[in-house]
Amino acid sequence: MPVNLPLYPHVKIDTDAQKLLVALPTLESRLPNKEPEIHYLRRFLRNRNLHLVLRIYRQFKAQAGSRKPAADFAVSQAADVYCEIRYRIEDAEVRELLGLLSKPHVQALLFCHDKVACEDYEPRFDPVPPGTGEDGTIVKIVRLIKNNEPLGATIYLNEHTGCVEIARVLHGGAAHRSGLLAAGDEVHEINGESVKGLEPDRIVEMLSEVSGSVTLKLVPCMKTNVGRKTKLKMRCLFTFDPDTDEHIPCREAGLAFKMGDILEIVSDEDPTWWQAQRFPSSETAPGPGAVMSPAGLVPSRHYQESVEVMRRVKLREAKHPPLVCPFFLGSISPCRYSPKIPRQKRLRKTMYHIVQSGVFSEYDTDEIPTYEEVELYRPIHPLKIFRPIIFIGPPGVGRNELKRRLKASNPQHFEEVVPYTSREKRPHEEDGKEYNFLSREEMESQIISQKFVEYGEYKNNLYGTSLDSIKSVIQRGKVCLLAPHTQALKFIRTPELRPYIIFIKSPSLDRMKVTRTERRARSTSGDATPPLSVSEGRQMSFERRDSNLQAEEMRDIVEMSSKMEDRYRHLFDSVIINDDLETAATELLGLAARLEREPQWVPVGWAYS
Ligand SMILES: Nc1ncnc2c1ncn2[C@@H]1O[C@H](COP(=O)(O)OP(=O)(O)OP(=O)(O)O)[C@@H](O)[C@H]1O
Repeated sequence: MPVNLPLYPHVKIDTDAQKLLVALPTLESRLPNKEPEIHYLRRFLRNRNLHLVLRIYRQFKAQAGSRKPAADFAVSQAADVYCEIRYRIEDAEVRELLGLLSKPHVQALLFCHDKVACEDYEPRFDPVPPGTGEDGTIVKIVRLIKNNEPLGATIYLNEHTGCVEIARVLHGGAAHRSGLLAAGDEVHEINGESVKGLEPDRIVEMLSEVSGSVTLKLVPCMKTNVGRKTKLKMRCLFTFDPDTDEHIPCREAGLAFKMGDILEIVSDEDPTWWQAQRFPSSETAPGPGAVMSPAGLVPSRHYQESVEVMRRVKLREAKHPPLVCPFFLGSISPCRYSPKIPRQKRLRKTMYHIVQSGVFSEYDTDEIPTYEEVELYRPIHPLKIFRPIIFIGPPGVGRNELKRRLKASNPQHFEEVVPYTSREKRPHEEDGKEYNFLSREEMESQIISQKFVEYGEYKNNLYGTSLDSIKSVIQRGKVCLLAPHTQALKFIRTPELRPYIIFIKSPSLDRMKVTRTERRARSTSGDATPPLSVSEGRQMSFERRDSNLQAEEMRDIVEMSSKMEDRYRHLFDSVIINDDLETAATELLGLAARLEREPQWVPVGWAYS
């Protein structure tokens, strides 16, 4: 069958590559996994660079006889010259030569020159042994060059056949790049030594001991269905360290990551251990030349869920061990004992304890955070649709202070949401400015129809933030700023709003005391506390805070900050530690600016909704 090569205007098509291309269809029937392999070969043989290399090779060969190198020690000669002239720097030509000789590219060129002159070409292969086993089985002889990097494959003992097999080939590793090993291949010999009857650990040891050329005798796996390969991008919602996981099949092959890192899952064939590569930084989305980490093993979603369930069960048992009843000698289920719920030392009177009082709600308590599928979102300025910035943190940590400062940096661009209330309008107030005023009945009916992302009651009046108000700010081309209660996140963290969530974290208690005392930070508890955390700035002129933040309150803030971070960290896009106020505000302004120009990872479905 004639195969038309694509036209490369300046490259002469190599005739041998052309012949191989034409012969490809005859190979098709002999390959076990034909479609991808033929496709790969066809692309390889049509590659423009291959034709260029072959052309250079032919020209080099044709002229090799006439071009003998004058010497094969250019590197040492250059070093001698350098030492000889290095003190004569008053001469401009000498300075130029010194500059040239110290350039890494020139040194590398001289090094290559010597290698070619000495005909020192790596690797040197021994003759290839025959391609069939003693009993006539087809075997494949694979030769790889192993440097310092591991082979990039894991093995296991197939208990049915008693053979050691390749369990998985790690994406991007040496074995994968060679394209010669496949999961399911039986390993029979390593460098001519039979591995029959050896434990997998011993084989791993043998492989780690060899360096340079490694010859493997394998019985190839004939399975055509090699399983599903994926290219899913996932944000890690937990931290993983292969060194502390006792079940990982090969510790060295594990890929460590921390919460917030972005992984590309390159294979999810194995239900327990996926293969993944890590993007260089989770803060910024990858540029065109992003260098990914080599692929490694990471827990699959299912595996991680089971590990977490077990961990929680153990934790619960440690806290409330099953009681042994002396009469029945049986264990009594801990469920029958309701553990005492510790009460908060001091009841904050801020409004946003909402209906289900307490900072931690049912939200996400049953869900086990593992991975979240993400995609790249590029801000589009002509549309003037900006992601709302959401400030989460324990009351009193400084969310509103930072929000205020961000707004003040560009009041035309950033906008807060006007909250709703059922209380009477005061004479100096204007509807829609400080609050949107509604009757209690109207507000209750809107609450029932889920129009509010958060709401609460204070001194017999309802207060709330409506979803429509947030949308209206976004639609007017402004960056919406909001400091809601964590419970509101379930209504806000949607593809429609695409919020960017910043956790305002407390510094250490010592730093809290220093910074808050210095600035005479005001208390957020007490009778004079304004009812809404929303639009705090607006209320300051109408409501009064009459006491400085007390040491006990600071301790509460620090404790709550750490609990909130533990519980909700997986929902935060960024964390700002509100230690020195100026530093935290500068960090916030920088973040807000980057948000409008740099691509970001967002949950899948958000980017184009
Ligand atoms: N880094 C900081 N250093 C010193 N004082 C700060 C800092 N951040 C905030 N403050 C002060 O702490 C007090 C509480 O801050 P803020 O009102 O912003 O807290 P909040 O998290 O919004 O809590 P709430 O919703 O209860 O008002 C304010 O007086 C504020 O000026």
